[in-house]
This record gives sequence, C-alpha cells and structure tokens, in this order.
Amino acid sequence: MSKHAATNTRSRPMFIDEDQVKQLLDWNEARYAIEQSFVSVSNQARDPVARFADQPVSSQPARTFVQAEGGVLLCMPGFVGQHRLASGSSDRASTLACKLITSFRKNASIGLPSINGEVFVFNSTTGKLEAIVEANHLTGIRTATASLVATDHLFLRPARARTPDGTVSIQLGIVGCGFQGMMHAIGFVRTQAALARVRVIRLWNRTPGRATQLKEVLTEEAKKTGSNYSVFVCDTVEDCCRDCDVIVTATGSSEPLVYRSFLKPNVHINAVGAGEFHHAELAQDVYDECQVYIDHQEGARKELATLRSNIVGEVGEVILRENRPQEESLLPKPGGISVFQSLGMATEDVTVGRLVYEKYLKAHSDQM
Ligand SMILES: NC(=O)C1=CN([C@@H]2O[C@H](COP(=O)(O)OP(=O)(O)OC[C@H]3O[C@@H](n4cnc5c(N)ncnc54)[C@H](O)[C@@H]3O)[C@@H](O)[C@H]2O)C=CC1
Ligand SMILES: O=C(O)C1=NCCCC1
Repeated sequence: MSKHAATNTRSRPMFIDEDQVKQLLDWNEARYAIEQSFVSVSNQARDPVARFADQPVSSQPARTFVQAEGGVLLCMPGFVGQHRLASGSSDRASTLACKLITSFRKNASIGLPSINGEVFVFNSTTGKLEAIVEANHLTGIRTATASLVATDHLFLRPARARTPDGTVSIQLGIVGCGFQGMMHAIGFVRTQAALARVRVIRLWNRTPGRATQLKEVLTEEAKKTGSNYSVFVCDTVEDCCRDCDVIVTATGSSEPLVYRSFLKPNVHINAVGAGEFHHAELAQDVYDECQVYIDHQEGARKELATLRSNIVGEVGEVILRENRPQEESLLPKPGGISVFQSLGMATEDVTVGRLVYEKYLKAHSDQM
C-alpha cells in the first residue's frame, strides 16, 4: 500500500460516562454554552448582511424520529461554528456533533430512565469521531439550562432591571416531578446567585409519591446550598401554579394540564414536556393570551405546526438584540404571560457536549 494511502488506525474515541459527566458539568458553565447555542441558531437565521461577525453560527436540520415498538429514536445532528467555550474567554471553537437519543415511556416501570442517549463529538476539521458522551444527565442539565436561559432573558432580567437593588425572588411551580422536573428545580436552586432567589417551590405530579420524593431531594439541596426556600407538594395542578412567577411543565401528558385561570397575570412558563405533540400541556386559553418564544424556527415549523398562538421568535434573537438599541426589542410585553416552548435542539447538545469533552481533556491532560 502507498505510504500516502489514507488509514483509519487512530485510537478509539474517548468514552465519557454518566458519572464523569455529572462531575464535569457545572450549571453556570452550561448556561453559557446554551446561550452560545441559542445565539448561534438565531445569528445563522439572519440575513447574511445582518449577521454578527463576533457571534457564533450554526447548522442543524430538523431532527428525525424513528418509531420503534416501545418508543422513538431521535437523530439530532448539528454544527456550531466559532463558539466561545467559556464566558469571558476569547478562545473560539467549532464543533460538529450528533446526539442519538431514545424516548421509551414505559421504562419507568422497570426502573430505567425514559430518555437514554449519547452525544457523538467529531473533530470539525477531519470529521473523525473523538468522543462519545453519555447523554442522560447531559440532556437533563441542557434542557433545564435552556429553560433557565429563556427565563432569565425573557422574564428575570427585565424584572431585575425594575428593582432598585437589581435582585428578584420567585415562587417556582414544577408540574411533573420526573427527571426533567427534578433537574429544572435543582437548576433554579443552583443558579440563584446569578438569576433569582427562590423563596417557594410548589410541586405537582400525577403520582403524588414522586412529588414527595422530589421534596426530599430539594430539602437536602437547600442544606447543601445554604438556601432558604419552602417546598410544598400540591394535590392539584391549579394549586401548584397558584401565585407562581415561574412554572415548568415537564410531563408526558397529551392533555392540557395548565389553564389560564390557574395563573397570575404576570408569569413565565417553560413548557418542556412532549406528549403526542409538543404543546399539549398548556390549554388553548393560555396560548390565546400569551407570547410564545421558541428555541429554533426550523424545528418549530415541523414540530409546532398545529400550535395556534402568537409565536414572537427565537430566544437567541432576543439575546442578540439585547443592548443593541438600533434593533427593535423582542422582549415580552411587561405584565403578561410568556411561554418558552422548549423543543430541544441539536446545537444545545453540540455546545454542552463540547464543554464536557474539553473539561474531560483538561482533567486528564496528565494521562494523554
Ligand atoms: N424539550 C426538551 O428539550 C426535552 C423534553 N423532554 C420531555 O420532557 C418530558 C419529561 O421527561 P422526563 O422527565 O425525562 O421523563 P420521566 O419519565 O422522568 O417523567 C415523566 C413525567 O411525566 C409525568 N406524566 C406522564 N404522563 C402523564 C400524564 N398523562 N399526565 C400527567 N403527567 C404525566 C410523569 O408522572 C412524570 O412526572 C417528556 O415529555 C420528554 O419527552 C425530555 C428531554 C428534553
Ligand atoms: O431534545 C431532546 O433531547 C429531546 N426532546 C424531546 C424528547 C426526547 C429528547
């Protein structure tokens, strides 16, 4: 064989397991990675002449779904170009990755997570697979962080700007206390210093025992983080939502759970769960009144095609327009209902997968 023939003898890709992901992934670093992901999608969607050269760009098709007997396999490929790996750093990277993830609803009855997956991180110059990152915990953190970022930019920043000391405190409602519900509650608690003090957490789950379990987790979390919030397990969704400033819905329900009459006039909702379709958890009377924000237009065209509401735009576009007075703000009208309709997108897994991989390389640099 010619000595110039291409070979494929490189060592195996790194495998970064669930425990390592848990050790490596930090909420505030993930928040920055998710902001980069949001911004990359909206910067890319702009007219080329209006794109910001100092902001990342991206490429991601709408994801594909393969229906199997017990559930569904999602294929989520994406590329983020010229993203910053850490806040305040001038270092930029480009990342190509693909998440393969399954959602098998009945797994809970046999003690397995319903969502299982991996992120495959490729070298963006050569296309070689470099790392496989377990994506259960990663999906939990990145999905909750997407809600944190949306809540911050759509609701908390404007609220903080209206207070004399620039701080706010919230009452948080969690409708659905499965894995995502838990990760969202923990995410809000762990990022209090940057976003908002959490003074009350109200929990509802179809099976009340799960809400009680989450209450125990959050009570431990309060001790660990030195937080001072009260946690209530609620008998009804209405009771859970009552007086809440921020609500997370993270269930597999295909029927509406949250109605307009349950809500304060000024509330932000992160609608995360996907039943048969992705906007089942909120009743039409909520959608009739609220302003909806999405993670990406391309995905929404396919997965929110039947949603009847006022879709204002992408969260990334809201972020891009912040502090740019020459651009019309996309912020929600103050005093109303805003909804982040979270589909989940590949670029989130791209930037968060890369963050985990970089941190893994740094932690193991003496062994390389
Ligand atoms: N937007 C995004 O990026 C992502 C969305 N998801 C979605 O979030 C939801 C929750 O996922 P996980 O917490 O991982 O699942 P999980 O299996 O840990 O929890 C499911 C939760 O849904 C509740 N539930 C199921 N059917 C219900 C019904 N008919 N009425 C009321 N509650 C019901 C369960 O009681 C449980 O609290 C799922 O719909 C999943 O597809 C998951 C990952 C990412
Ligand atoms: O974005 C994701 O990851 C998921 N979204 C919907 C449900 C499965 C996982």
